[in-house]
Amino acid sequence: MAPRKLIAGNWKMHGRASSLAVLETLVDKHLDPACDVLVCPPATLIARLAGRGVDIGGQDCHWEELGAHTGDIAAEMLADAGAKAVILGHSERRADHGETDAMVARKTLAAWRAGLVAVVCVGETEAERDAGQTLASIAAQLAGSIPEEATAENLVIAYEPVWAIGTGRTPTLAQIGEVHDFIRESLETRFGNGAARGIRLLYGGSVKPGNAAEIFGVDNVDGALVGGASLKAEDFGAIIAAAV
Ligand SMILES: O=C(CO)COP(=O)(O)O
Repeated sequence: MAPRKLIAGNWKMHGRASSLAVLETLVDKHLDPACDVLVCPPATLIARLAGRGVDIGGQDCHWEELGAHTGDIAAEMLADAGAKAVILGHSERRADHGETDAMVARKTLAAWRAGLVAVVCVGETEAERDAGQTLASIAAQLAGSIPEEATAENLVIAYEPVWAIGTGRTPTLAQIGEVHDFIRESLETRFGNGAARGIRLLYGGSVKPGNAAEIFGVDNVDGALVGGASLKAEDFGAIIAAAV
């Protein structure tokens, strides 16, 4: 049986003024019992938005529980603020902050230590796709970023082609399917069928109300990680509706 769909919103560094209104509209009008929803605002908004009817997540954490790490935030701190999950290894973190697969693996262990679901992001660059290296790149990121203790409950994987993020460009449905099938097979080889079948595989990169339904129709796509379109309750709600 396919896992329950999960629609996750990554607000990135947005949402200061509008955050509460967007969340309230989302909760009042757009949730559906058939679909899990997660909203990941900037860390400063987690406490304000948690406990209002939809799960809240962070966008990054440090791997240590405490210490001399100026500007960082521990997984336990996200949990204290009310987070249930955390996005890790987003390509913007990998690019802006030099995060490596090994660092993402340590952060993933930290998330689990704090009782959070880890939403681990992988995805090829445009140069890798043009060079025919897409699956090799995904394989390396999966091997390096995901610790052995992964289960269907503690891990979600988001496939986000770097070149599709914020660009309005998306892979073909066949290309999405190829990568999602590959991720599922890799997980089955590594973790056995039981865990691997339950780990949700989200597609991310220019998901909009207009393309969500066809993307959700692809095998092994268990939902979406949505950037820009998650900032408007109506658009995010339309994507949720497309999933159910
Ligand atoms: O990076 C993303 C989600 O994490 C995708 O962003 P967009 O939906 O804005 O392309």
